[in-house]
Amino acid sequence: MVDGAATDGVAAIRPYDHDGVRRAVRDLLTAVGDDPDRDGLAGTPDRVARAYAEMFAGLAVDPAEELDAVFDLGHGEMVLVRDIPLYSMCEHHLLPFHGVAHVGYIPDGAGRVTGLSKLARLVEGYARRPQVQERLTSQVADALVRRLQPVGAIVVVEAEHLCMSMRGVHKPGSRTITSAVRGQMRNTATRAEAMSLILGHRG
Ligand SMILES: Nc1nc2c(ncn2[C@@H]2O[C@H](COP(=O)(O)OP(=O)(O)OP(=O)(O)O)[C@@H](O)[C@H]2O)c(=O)[nH]1
Ligand SMILES: [Zn+2]
Repeated sequence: MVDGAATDGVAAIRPYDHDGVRRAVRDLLTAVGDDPDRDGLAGTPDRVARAYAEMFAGLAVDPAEELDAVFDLGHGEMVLVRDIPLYSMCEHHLLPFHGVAHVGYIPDGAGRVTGLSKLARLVEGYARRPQVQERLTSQVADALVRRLQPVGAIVVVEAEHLCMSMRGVHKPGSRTITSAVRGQMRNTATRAEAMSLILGHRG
């Protein structure tokens, strides 16, 4: 199977198991050498299980369904939402990566657009899974293409990976930038316009 089976639709292969996560966290605390029964850790397994339910909620949904809210505005020009805050979990270390996503598209010939908030919900849905940044970026772009059949789409993600900051290579502040560009957004002038909108606010 190709790496990243969680490409389309619902990615979970079984329902979220709160008790299973709780037990695993208790075992983890024991394995790292702490005492899961000491006062400070007594509620931790349950707390982490609740936190993970939220952080991995994107496994149980098809994020692309967010785009079903479509309006016939007859708007054939670029729509771009910039600086969508993003929190995800690197699937290699189960540590967060966080930053912003910029999502833009040029509607189809009929000018059908989706709700602006749905672009942010789309990012959130794919972010709430064990992820790598490249897959997250292309999943958002491909969902736009599948659901809206836009003339073009662009997704740019900028993120800091805590696995590169707090451990390992120890490079806090380094940011990884990934892009996925589809359809006519690949045209030099159109892509340049999108990038200037994305970068334009920076001094
Ligand atoms: N391409 C890509 N790599 C990632 C992402 N998140 C983490 N990584 C990288 O995944 C790699 C895993 O490398 P390994 O050598 O298997 O693991 P490691 O020994 O913990 O690597 P170091 O982080 O270099 O200490 C590291 O280079 C990480 O920087 C991501 O979203 N995309
Ligand atoms: Zn990592």
